[in-house]
Amino acid sequence: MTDAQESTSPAALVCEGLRYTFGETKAVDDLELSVRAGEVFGLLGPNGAGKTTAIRCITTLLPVPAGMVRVFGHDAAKERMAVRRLLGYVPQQLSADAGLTGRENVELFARVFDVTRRERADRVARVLEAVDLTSAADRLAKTYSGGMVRRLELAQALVSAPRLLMLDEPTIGLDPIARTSVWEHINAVREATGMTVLVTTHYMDEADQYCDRVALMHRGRIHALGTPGELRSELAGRRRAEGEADPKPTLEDVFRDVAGSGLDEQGGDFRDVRSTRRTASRVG
Ligand SMILES: Nc1ncnc2c1ncn2[C@@H]1O[C@H](COP(=O)(O)OP(=O)(O)OP(=O)(O)O)[C@@H](O)[C@H]1O
Repeated sequence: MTDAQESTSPAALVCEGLRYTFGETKAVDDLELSVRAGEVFGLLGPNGAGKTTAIRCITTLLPVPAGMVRVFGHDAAKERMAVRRLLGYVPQQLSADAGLTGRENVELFARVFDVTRRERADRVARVLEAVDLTSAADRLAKTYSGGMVRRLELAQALVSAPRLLMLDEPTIGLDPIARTSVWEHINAVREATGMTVLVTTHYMDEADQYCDRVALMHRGRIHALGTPGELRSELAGRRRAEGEADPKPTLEDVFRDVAGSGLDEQGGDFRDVRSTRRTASRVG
């Protein structure tokens, strides 16, 4: 995308001063975020950073009590249906029904999202193909591996042809091969459709490899934002200025640097991934 196009096309998502509290807990605290149309944007942070709460406000599942959220120019507080029509959402919780086949699961989403009867079978077949589930489409979802379930959930979210796809920890609990496969499918669909992707993850290595830009979130706020390369170079520059000979910081080092000791106090760590949330076991 050229600079001129970027300045004229509306942002896919803008959050200004977004706040959400649960009692005394400021889950989202003055969140400022702008996601460009067509990019893969990573919202990164440890457990409890506020990522899921922010996503729920953006998807209109939670209200926007303070601040503003716009999706392709539509206000999430005032134009909820318009925003929902633009979004695909894969939540952390299981969204596939174990007792239905892959195809039936995707058909269900197609009906919920008003894909016309005439278009439905074709659209369902195309998204199943896009996530490589054609040959398994008529098997019950409870026979799928964890990676296949995640790809099925991706197909469910894609069947309404969203312009903004929101993925809440799409690869949590998957083995490295399944994680790579999920990302390859996300990228292939993104390239084919030009859709925007907002993804949350604890996995810094994935964010570094697959996201165009990332925001590092901690305690409800964004602490750093940029391309993974920019964020790493900026920290390397500072470490060099402090006398380190050949600093090669990772994205996780960047996060530790911006979040400071608060990360350990909170008990959150990027490696502290809850293995109990294994996708495969959620289906059985
Ligand atoms: N339904 C709820 N009731 C009370 N507090 C909540 C609720 N949901 C989230 N919180 C609190 O809000 C804060 C942000 O939680 P949130 O789930 O948004 O973080 P997260 O970054 O998505 O974490 P994770 O990576 O663990 O999913 C946390 O302190 C959490 O305990």
